[in-house]
Amino acid sequence: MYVRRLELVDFRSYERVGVDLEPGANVLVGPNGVGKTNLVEALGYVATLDSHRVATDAPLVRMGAGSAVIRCAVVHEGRELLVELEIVPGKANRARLGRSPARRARDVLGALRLVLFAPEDLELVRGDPAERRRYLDDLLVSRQPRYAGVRADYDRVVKQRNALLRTAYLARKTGGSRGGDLSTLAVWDTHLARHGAELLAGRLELVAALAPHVTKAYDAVAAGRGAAGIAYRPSVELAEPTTDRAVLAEALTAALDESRSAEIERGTTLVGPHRDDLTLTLGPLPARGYASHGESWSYALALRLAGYDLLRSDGIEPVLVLDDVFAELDAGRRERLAELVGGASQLLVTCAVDDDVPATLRGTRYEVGEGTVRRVG
Ligand SMILES: Nc1ncnc2c1ncn2[C@@H]1O[C@H](COP(=O)(O)OP(=O)(O)OP(=O)(O)O)[C@@H](O)[C@H]1O
Repeated sequence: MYVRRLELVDFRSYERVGVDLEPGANVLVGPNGVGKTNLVEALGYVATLDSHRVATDAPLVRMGAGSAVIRCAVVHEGRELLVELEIVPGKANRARLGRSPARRARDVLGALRLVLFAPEDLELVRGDPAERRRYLDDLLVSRQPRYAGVRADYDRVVKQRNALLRTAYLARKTGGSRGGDLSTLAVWDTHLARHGAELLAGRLELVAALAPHVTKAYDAVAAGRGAAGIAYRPSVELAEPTTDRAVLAEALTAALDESRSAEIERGTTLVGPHRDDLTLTLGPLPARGYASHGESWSYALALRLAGYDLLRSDGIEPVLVLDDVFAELDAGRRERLAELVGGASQLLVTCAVDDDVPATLRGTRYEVGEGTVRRVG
């Protein structure tokens, strides 16, 4: 798979820009702050409907504009598909796939499979569980796009259930007669157990498949210095490891029953996949709180490369993006990384200085200036 063309209108710093890309290595070069990351962020958005840098859409729209458009032509198995997204902050995104409007923006997920590594990924190791859940869910959807629907259903249930618990909590706090009406809570418990079990099973299956790739990728990036391991840590207790949806739904139901009074007390849903985490270890120690800066950085890179490897082992050839990566690495690590990613069907590299990128990866070269992209190689 590769992106043949990318066009942006009012996205970040770009009023209007278009760039033709090539299969193989593409290097985007330019001084700090000219808009290199903005270009790859747009592609990341098409792949995940999320930015790797900000949690809301408003900063993605050029200052002063009302909406942004990302358009890209993706070539997969010899066929080209046009994907278009219009981002209107505060409203649902509008999307087109080929010539037709998509029913929902999430219908474009799967059209572009992309793995993006950026300096912000250090948060995968050092940040909150939400970062690691997002990492897992993005990869899950990239492997099996139907999980976008599962995730949306689950999120909706948690939101509704939280609203109910919150109303009851506030009613009780302000001296309401019986602490709010929780008569429909049981219905939401059933929905939560069903959708939660599906999401939980998907993540557990994903982590089982991903774990050996993480160990291998860390070993390659860090040249054999320490063994990286990952494990999924659910917020519900499981008697034994399973991905059986019915068993997981039962475990969720039991956990909801058990935490009922605590949930009413606190006015929020305390169990379910939205409270889970991914444990990362380096040798016998947890990576979070123990790994050095260099180790954390290598770990984050290994997590992305493992996802890339896993997709390839599934027969999917994703686009690989390395944003501002090579400047962080010494010569030996640069060469090792170049060897690992050299075979990508399409690789997009951003850098401020050409010399940071190993010679083997200097394919097509683009100079990025303020609001412009010029192909020079
Ligand atoms: N919504 C927006 N409207 C206008 N300009 C924006 C918007 N969002 C970001 N910018 C501008 O885009 C620029 C940052 O672009 P980007 O992060 O792509 O830089 P870069 O070339 O990757 O830089 P570096 O090499 O430092 O990582 C900044 O100058 C910022 O002010």
